[in-house]
Amino acid sequence: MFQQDVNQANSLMKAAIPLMAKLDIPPTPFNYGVWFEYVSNRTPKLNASVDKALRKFGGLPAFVSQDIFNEFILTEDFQCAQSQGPTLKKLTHDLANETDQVNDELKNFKRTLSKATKAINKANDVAHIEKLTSLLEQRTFQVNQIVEQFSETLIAAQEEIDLLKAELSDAKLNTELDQLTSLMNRKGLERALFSLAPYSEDDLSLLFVDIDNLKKINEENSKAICTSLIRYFAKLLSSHTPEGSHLARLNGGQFAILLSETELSLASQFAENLRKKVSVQKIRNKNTKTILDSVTVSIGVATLFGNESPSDLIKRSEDFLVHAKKSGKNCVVHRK
Ligand SMILES: Nc1nc2c(ncn2[C@@H]2O[C@H](COP(=O)(O)OP(=O)(O)OP(=O)(O)O)[C@@H](O)[C@H]2O)c(=O)[nH]1
Repeated sequence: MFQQDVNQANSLMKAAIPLMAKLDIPPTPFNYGVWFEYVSNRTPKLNASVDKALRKFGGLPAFVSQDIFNEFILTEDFQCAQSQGPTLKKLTHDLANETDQVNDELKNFKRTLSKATKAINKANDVAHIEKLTSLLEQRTFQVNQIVEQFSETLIAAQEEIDLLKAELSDAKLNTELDQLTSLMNRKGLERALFSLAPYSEDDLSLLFVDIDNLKKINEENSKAICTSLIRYFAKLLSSHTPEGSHLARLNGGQFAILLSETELSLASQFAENLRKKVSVQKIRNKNTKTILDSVTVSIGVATLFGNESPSDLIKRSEDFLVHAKKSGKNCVVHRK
């Protein structure tokens, strides 16, 4: 019965996880609960509430998820416990029961051991002692089997959890990759930025790097050449980006570099060096064997200061890039 519930729960979880990854739902306990229930389709009102939230917010904000969890799952779970529904709460409950049974067995065994010790002390013939020893052996064997069985259950559950975690992480990774360059995309960059921001001490810098005049390059060469150029830039920037930093392609010819432990002056210097290196590159059109007219980049640089939010940092870097474009391109801007 228990194993059957585990299997049903696992298949629901396997349906819920890719959906959560696709909709970019954070893997919080409330969200797991809500999406687990959602894919089971057994609580239409919950599904209607989730669909409504998705339409309204374009996602499932934490406070909505918690409300839905409280409203539908806690009560629903109680009903399910009465009937047939396999829910996570029930699984935890079953696992807890099995733990209690094992504990009871161990307590009984302890009592048996202490009784046997007393009996052995009082026993005055070998046959009696032999009988007690044989009984003890049998009990030890039984308890050993129970413990082994329980530990197998735990190992199986752990393996399944590891598998689900790996699936979730793969699914997340795929939604955070840029298909053209295999760099991170904007979502991946934001995740890195949001995870590093709390630890920064005015030394987390963000560069927005944009290839200049890509439209013209597209028009003067083939689209394929322009796409190759974007890929080439991904490699060029990768080779110049320090280890431990994050590089993403945001769209078209626009990239972002997130440098940790890099203060504004250092980040600006890095950006200026990068700009110079790009401007002296001789990039050849593979088809015509001609050198492309000077390919340059404009860069906006900003460093996370004080309590500034990651979103504000992105906005400042973007603004500085716009400023760099307006200032004639092929330059670095880190203040207005
Ligand atoms: N070939 C190709 N072109 C792309 C790709 N992504 C975006 N583009 C094109 O790149 C051009 C980007 O133009 P913009 O960013 O608007 O402007 P720009 O010409 O680069 O000018 P500035 O950014 O002001 O220097 C557009 O013509 C897009 O169609 C791609 O993957 N491949």
